[in-house]
Amino acid sequence: MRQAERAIFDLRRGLPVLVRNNGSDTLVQAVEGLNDSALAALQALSGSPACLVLSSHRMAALGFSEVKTPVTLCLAPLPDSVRLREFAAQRGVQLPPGTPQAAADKAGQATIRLLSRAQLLPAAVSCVVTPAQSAAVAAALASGELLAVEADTALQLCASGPGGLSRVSEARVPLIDAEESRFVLFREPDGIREHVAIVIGDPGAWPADVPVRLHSSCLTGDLFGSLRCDCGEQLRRGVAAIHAQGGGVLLYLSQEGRGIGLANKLRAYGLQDEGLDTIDADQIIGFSQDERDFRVAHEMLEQLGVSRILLLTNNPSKVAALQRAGINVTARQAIYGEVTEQNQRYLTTKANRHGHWLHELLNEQGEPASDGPECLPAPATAARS
Ligand SMILES: Nc1nc2c(ncn2[C@@H]2O[C@H](COP(=O)(O)OP(=O)(O)OP(=O)(O)O)[C@@H](O)[C@H]2O)c(=O)[nH]1
Ligand SMILES: [Zn+2]
Repeated sequence: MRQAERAIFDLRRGLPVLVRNNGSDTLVQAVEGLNDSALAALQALSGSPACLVLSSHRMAALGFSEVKTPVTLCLAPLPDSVRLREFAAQRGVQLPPGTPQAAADKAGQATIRLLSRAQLLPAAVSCVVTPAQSAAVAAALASGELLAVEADTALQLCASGPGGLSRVSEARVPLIDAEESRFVLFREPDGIREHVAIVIGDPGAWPADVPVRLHSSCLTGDLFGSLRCDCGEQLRRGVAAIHAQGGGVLLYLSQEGRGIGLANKLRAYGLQDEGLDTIDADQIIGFSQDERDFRVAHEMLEQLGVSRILLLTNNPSKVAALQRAGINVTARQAIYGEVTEQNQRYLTTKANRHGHWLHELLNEQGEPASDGPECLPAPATAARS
């Protein structure tokens, strides 16, 4: 496993990684940050021409919506690194007619997973190592210059979800809206991401249905009050609402940009400024409409001993994800920010395309939106306590 985790760091540094699958070796490198000399070096070391591996979402953005898995494209002649980046993430680009396309093999699939986990653009160049170059590749591995990872191991790392979160440290942190608060920090086993549970009030005196909010990080909104979204207000109102209801937990999840990371979120903002909505913009750069995995939230709640909750959210996927994991979500309560000229389109897209319960907030009659708890039917699969 550690090799897969190290591979994530090498890819982020712009280094190649060797992906092994059933005796076949492929050198891969992120398209993000790639330059022409690195591309030439990769091809020279492998002894074969580079192909481009793209995610299914990027393929959909390029007009191939039937594609459901990562794809390997062998472009001839191979474009330079600038053009490769355009194929990876630019709007309005078309693949040359007749470009051969093949479902990416396990090595390609593993590469796309590693890149997504690394919060890089999900696009890579890949070169199969020829027998003539295997000694040179072995030497690069032996010297520690190059790292090898098994495709299966990489796929497992990314598919198994976090698992085994460790509770690392905690402290009392009085907040302006909830003076009796503790910050409890959890670290994922690969050491890459950390999440914080803000434990509000005295757990011994919490309501039976513990008020809980899962809040995905949004640097722009939470910290700087960006007007492009509603996150900052939801965060502060979430803390205040939990405090007002007798205490509970706010999970501050390291899932910037719905899991695509800040670099990609800023790329997506650029595309939104050109007229795309938040979902289409993410697809242009190769991502699904929501890359978050809420299993981490379930694990934090479990470690905090919380199993029966009132969830503060407008997002049906959060309710479903927790229920699937076995948390008893007995009710959900709306949590709104202000609708502004700048965030109205974003909120409307969330309501219309992502299915968020925001229609009441966005109604045109100007009726005040209700914010009391609303009971949820018991899911068939979740055990009720
Ligand atoms: N990719 C992308 N992410 C965005 C954009 N605007 C906001 N975000 C992210 O969206 C996430 C919103 O998180 P939450 O408020 O917890 O989630 P939500 O899905 O809106 O659900 P509720 O707020 O619980 O109703 C944060 O990670 C933000 O960084 C955007 O335009 N593109
Ligand atoms: Zn935001």
